[in-house]
Order: sequence, then structure tokens, then C-alpha cells
Amino acid sequence: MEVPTQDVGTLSSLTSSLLARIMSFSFLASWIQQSSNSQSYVFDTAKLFFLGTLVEAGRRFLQWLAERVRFQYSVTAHFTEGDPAYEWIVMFLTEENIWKRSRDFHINAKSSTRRWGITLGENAPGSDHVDFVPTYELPHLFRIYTLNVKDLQEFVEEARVRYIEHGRSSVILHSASQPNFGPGFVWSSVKRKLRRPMDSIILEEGMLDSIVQDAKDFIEMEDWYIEAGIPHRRGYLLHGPPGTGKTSTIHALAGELGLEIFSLSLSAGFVDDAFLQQASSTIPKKAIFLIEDIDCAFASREDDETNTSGGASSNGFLGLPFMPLRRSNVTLSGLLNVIDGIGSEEGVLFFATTNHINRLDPALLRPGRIDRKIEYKLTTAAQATALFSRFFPAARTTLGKESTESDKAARLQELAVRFASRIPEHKFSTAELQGYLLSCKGSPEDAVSGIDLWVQQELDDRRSRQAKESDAAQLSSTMHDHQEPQPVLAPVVSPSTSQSSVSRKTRAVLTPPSTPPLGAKEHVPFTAQ
Ligand SMILES: Nc1ncnc2c1ncn2[C@@H]1O[C@H](COP(=O)(O)OP(=O)(O)OP(=O)(O)O)[C@@H](O)[C@H]1O
Repeated sequence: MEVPTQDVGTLSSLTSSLLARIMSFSFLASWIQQSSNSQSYVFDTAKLFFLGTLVEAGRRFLQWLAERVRFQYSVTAHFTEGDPAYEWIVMFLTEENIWKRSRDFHINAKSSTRRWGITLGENAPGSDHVDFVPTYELPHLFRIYTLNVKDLQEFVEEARVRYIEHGRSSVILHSASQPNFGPGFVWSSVKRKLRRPMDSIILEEGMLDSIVQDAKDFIEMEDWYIEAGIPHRRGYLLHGPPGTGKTSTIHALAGELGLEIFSLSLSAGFVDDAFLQQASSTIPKKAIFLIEDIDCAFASREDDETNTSGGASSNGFLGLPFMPLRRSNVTLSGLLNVIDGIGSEEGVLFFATTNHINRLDPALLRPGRIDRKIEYKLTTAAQATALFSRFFPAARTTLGKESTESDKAARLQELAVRFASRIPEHKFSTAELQGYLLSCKGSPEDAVSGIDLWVQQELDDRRSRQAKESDAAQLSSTMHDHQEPQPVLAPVVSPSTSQSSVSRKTRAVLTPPSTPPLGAKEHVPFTAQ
């Protein structure tokens, strides 16, 4: 098929004028113009092809050159939220006032999680109550001009050092508080807590000093560990009743030694073996890895007893054996793998807390995993005295107006001893006594005069709670003792009799459930006396 030459000429002249106008490539325009004069279509096509090839080759060359220059003279680093290094950089940039240039914010009620240092104007009203958080759905890009790749290393190190310096007055607490969104997004919540003074922890004589000294020695002996070929890690298990100061000790220790805490609870629904593995692998050197309520990964003794109360061969639903219940998605082997692996992150102090040491598997407690087991007990008289004195320091307590400073101190000491003498030893946790003292509204005399009544009420409450629990346990074991369908237990309480006067064990009428379970034999109701 022949193409009319006039059309080619028109096309050529159009192209040439366009090129001339847009790109001012006048020499190209005249070249194309010339070719239209020669009226050789083949020659025109060859020229255009050559021109295209030239432009594309030029474009690729420039791209390659830009890539070379970028490779040679620039470094790209990614900091991902959830990784501790992200926090270092955020704080560094905050101190450098980088975020002030933001024009796009999330407004959060002040949460003290991260500080972005943004205020919209000096003394702007309301800025005490909200955080202006620059939006960070998209990556934030910033440039550092340097010819030396080592500068990146120095930049990160400086950010880390500043971060630690900044945190001296507080303890930085990372926790895994939400489901895992992807790699690196483990330690999603960061909080700063004011450092807790060591002397605010009231334990038995010498106990706290021994823990602090042990941890200090461990940190200082890094070289020894390396030479001896032992992983530089140390495991502590703090065990004892709730409210006796286990968590408080760890926070005070972290403040004293300038360590960050990475804390998670095994009972959180989203924590499983994989999550635990990922979380532990992102803990930096010289930090505390804290697992609270570590017994959650183990079947509780009560659960075991309940489940196997019909004997080892007892059958559960549809004849299947009862399985011990755990309150965590973490398995024992997953947990042990993680604890053994903590050694790879040198200088990590591993702390675990539990209220039920007897539920823990001996494999967990062996040295190398748990090196020190520290028992926390309910309060002694000495602890109660010390707690009272901390609550009512002479400098901030008013007694009678006429009393001198030394009289006041002596009187407070006397009240502290009287207070402690009214409290039975090893019956109350420090948290419980703290709760009582808080209710005394700063009056030491009221605290002493009201303590007898408080102790009595607490003990009565406990007795009635225990009675209810033992009733429930007895009912549950009765149900399991009978393989046949169990009747419902209905206590007989005469309207005139108060509940506490009913004999809990014997007076009960047992009636069958309205519809017997599938396969149950007919059951005759009976009365137990
Ligand atoms: N020995 C203690 N010295 C000072 N304060 C204490 C002590 N024990 C408990 N408290 C106070 O009681 C509260 C709870 O303490 P903490 O959380 O440390 O107890 P815990 O033993 O870790 O409890 P749980 O086993 O329930 O986690 C805190 O406010 C803390 O100040």
C-alpha cells in the first residue's frame, strides 16, 4: 500500500513544528524537514527509528548515571515503628524540632506515650491536654547530606545515647499491647513512667539490695561471660502473692540501672509462640525482658485436678480424655525456646513474675533459664512500720500545732509501731495496707485508730469468700465424682435463717435437671442431710 507523499510531508512538517515549538530542537526540525523534501518514506522511517533509539539510549544512560550517583553518594535507611530504634530516631528528630514543619496531624488526648514536641503557638490554650501527632501512615522522609556511610551509624548511635540520657528521669516501658500487624510491629506501645525511688520499695531486710547488686554484677561481668563461653543473660523469677511488690521492684531496678523494660503478658489473646519469638528477638542489648504471670502458659493444678478428678483414665465429652487447660496460646516448648534464645541478645535481664510457682514446669526453673528465684511474702511488722512512715513523713505531716519537729518525729514513730502491732503478720499484702492508708486522708492518728476495725472486716470478708469458693469447689468435685447425670444443688435456707447460719456442708436438697443429658439413666431424686 502506498502512502501519499503529501501526507508524509504534512506529518513531517507538523512533527517538526511541534518539536521546534515545544523543545526548541530546531536542528532536528530542519533535519526532518529536509527528509520530507527528499520524499523518501523509507529513509524517513529509518531516521525516525534512529532518532527514537538515540533518545531511549540517552534516557537509559541518564537513568544508569543517576543510579550510580545515588548508590555512590546516598544511603537509604528504614526505621520501622515497633522497633526500638524507631523510638530513638523519633526522639532525636523531636529534639531537632523536625515535626514542627508538619502540616498534617492526628490529635490525641495526652497519653504520654511519645512526645512529638509540637505546640501550635506559644502558650496555646489546650495544648496541655492534647498531643499533636504528625500523621505517619506514609513513611516520613528526611535527608542527611554526607559522603561517608559511617555517618549513618554515628547518627543512630547518637540518637540512641540521647534517648537513654533523656530517659534518665523516667523508665521507658515497651509493651506488646495489640495484635501483631506485621514484621517489626511488636512493641507497639511505649510509655514513660517516672522513676520509682528504690527506697519506696519496702521489702524484707537486705532483699532489695541483693537483687540490685546481683543485676549490677551481671551487667558489669559481660567480658567474663564471653570468655567463659556462657550466654550473657540472667533469669530471675519473682514469685509470691499479688500486691507484694514484684512488678514495682522491676520498675525501680530498671530506673536505678537505666534499663528499658520490654513487657508482655502470656495471657493476652494475641500472644502465641510465633509472637513471643518475634517479640524476644527484637529486644536490644542491656534491657529487661519481663514476662508477667508466666504461669499462664501452664495448666493450673486446680484445672488438672478438676479435669482428671475421675482418675487418669477418666473420660470427658464423648469419651475423649480431659485435656489440661491453659490460659495462654503459648506452649511450654515455645516458651523454653524463647528463654533459651534470649542469650543471643547479649546483656538481657530476663524477669518473670508469678503468683503460683507450684504451677511452673521444673524445666523452666532450671539454672540457665531461671538463675534466681526470689520469694515475695505478705507483710511483716517491720514492713508495715516502714510503710506507715513513708506515708506520713514528718516533713509533710501535721499533728498538734504545738509539737516541735523532734516531738513530731518521735510521735510518728510511735504511731507507726502501734499501727504495725495491730496487723497480724503475713496476712496482708503491702498493696492492701497501702489501700487502707490511702483511705485515711493523711491523718496518722485516724490510721491507727481505724486499723483494728479494718483488719477485722478484711478477715471476715476473706472467710466468707473462702467459704463460697470451697462450696463451689465441692459442688464441682461432686459433679465429677458421678459419671452419671448430676443433679442440681439447691441449698435449703429457711426464710427466717440468715445465710451465714446455714451449715454449708450438709443441708442441701439435690434435684435432677429437668432434661437428663443424652444417654443418661433415669435418676431418682434424693435428699442429703
Ligand atoms: N513491697 C512493696 N513496697 C512498696 N509498695 C508496694 C509493695 N508491694 C506492693 N506495693 C504497692 O502495691 C501496688 C501493687 O504492687 P505490685 O504491682 O508491685 O505488686 P505485684 O506483686 O507485682 O502484684 P501482682 O502479682 O498482682 O502483679 C503498687 O502500687 C505498689 O506501690
